[in-house]
Amino acid sequence: MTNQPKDPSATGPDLTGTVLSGRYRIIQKLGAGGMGSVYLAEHTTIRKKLAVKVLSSKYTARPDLVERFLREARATSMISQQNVIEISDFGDTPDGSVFFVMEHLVGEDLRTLLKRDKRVPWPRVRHLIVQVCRALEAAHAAGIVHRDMKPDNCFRITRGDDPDFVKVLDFGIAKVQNVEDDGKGLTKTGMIFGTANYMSPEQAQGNSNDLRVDVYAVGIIMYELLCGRVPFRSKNMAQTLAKHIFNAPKPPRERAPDAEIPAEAEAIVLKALQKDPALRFQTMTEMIAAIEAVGTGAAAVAVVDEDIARPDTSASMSFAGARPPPPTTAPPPSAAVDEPPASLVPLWIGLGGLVVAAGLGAFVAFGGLDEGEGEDDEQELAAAEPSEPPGQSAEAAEAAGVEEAAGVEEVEGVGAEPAVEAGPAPEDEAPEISKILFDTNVSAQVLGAVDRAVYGHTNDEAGVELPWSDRPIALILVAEGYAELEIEVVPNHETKRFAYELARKGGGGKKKGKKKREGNENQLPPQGGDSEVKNPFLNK
Ligand SMILES: Nc1ncnc2c1ncn2[C@@H]1O[C@H](COP(=O)(O)OP(=O)(O)OP(=O)(O)O)[C@@H](O)[C@H]1O
Repeated sequence: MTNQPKDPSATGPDLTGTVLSGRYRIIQKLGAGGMGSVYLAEHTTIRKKLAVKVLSSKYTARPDLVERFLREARATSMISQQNVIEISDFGDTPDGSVFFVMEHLVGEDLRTLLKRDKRVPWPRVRHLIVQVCRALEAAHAAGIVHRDMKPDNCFRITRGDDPDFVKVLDFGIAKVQNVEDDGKGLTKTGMIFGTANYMSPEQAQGNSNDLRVDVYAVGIIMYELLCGRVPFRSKNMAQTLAKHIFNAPKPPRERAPDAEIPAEAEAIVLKALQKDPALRFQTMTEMIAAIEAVGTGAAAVAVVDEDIARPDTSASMSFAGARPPPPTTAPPPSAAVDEPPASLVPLWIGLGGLVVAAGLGAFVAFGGLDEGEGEDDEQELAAAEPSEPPGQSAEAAEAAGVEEAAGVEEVEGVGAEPAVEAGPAPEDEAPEISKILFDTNVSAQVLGAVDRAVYGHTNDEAGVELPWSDRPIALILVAEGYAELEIEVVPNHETKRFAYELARKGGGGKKKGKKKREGNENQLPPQGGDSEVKNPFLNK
């Protein structure tokens, strides 16, 4: 995403023209995320342009969400480093919401760069990634683990002669050591947070984690920049997470043989992606040193060929037979996190009853079914575009008597959803799967709005499985030649059927489902089916 004004009709009243705290004049909306909107503002006295992030008014009645929103500001402002977005102030809006003020960035995030350039040559990757590492080095020194590093959270701006100056942002689910456990219910053991494509094996299992999750995520970002795609992607989040746990990444130079990736750079990526955190770089300082040493004649960093326990997929799946996770025995470096806090972006994973509650066994059931490097297909897609579902794993899972998993990251309701307990939650407390049947005028992929993970296809008789929820989940319907359609569904019935009409491209670009609340021009008449037919936007 570039930070050009977009989505002017996003959630919440438009504050354009308002003066916040008597000094921040709101000029225009720049965009909207899961928690609220970001505006361009000007300081009325010094006339400096700033960005103001305002919590969506629909969350202001929730003290826990207000707290989480402000935590992003607090955590970020604790880090003083030029590659970290600068937060300068916070306050209340006239309508009772909260906001924080940050430097205004003019540029684009690395997701946008990847979408346009597909992949990035090593010298440029080196320059970008070293800055990302420096930002995280400073965060870690302040006792903060980011935990949600991905290209979307790395902005490139022009500073001086450098068109690739990096700013790291979105510390929304950062862990602030010794500050988080405030007795207000923000900290819960065993929750899983982050974005599946960038999630370390220990995060994926809801285990204790520390700054080395950021090392892993930066390794994935490096891989993606160099190769044009992430090492592990899959039909659904459970499978993706399983691959992080069990599958070895295909080495970058095999993945992109013509990308002229130095062997030493490849070794850095593979070391950052070691399953065992003890085998990764232990600090960002170490990782920076290795990156800077590439091309100097220094030896490549050592990568250990890990003996990754894999499940026996020939037998029927049994959680009891699941092998233990990769060892995470090394003493955690500083900025350790023993208990992940409740997140702005909790990850939901469902399996029949619930994958996460069942623990590792569920991941074994899925990830273990894919042999090799974790390929779903060999098709090289544009960066960040998920592959077509392979079918193989799901079929094998079915054959093994295991229901297919589905995963969803919260978008609209971030933080408002009860996060799934990864460990001790008894199975009878686990949310169930809701099956969504989509009827559309053209077959379309159903993607998660946050990371574009593929959940399935419309017009598929089997439907798309989502974790049961009483709150809306944001999805995007994507079909070639048609404008992407953002929708929200509330998967709180065993089976639900929705009908949409996608508009041909050229007829107004990307549609926002949210706009359809009144006069839903995209929604076809009800199609019938084995459950009630509802406008998902009326479920809010
Ligand atoms: N400091 C900033 N300067 C300029 N534009 C910004 C700044 N921060 C955010 N934006 C713009 O505002 C949009 C919304 O940002 P926000 O952080 O709310 O969303 P997000 O990161 O997409 O979502 P989420 O909060 O769910 O992770 C971004 O896409 C970006 O274009």
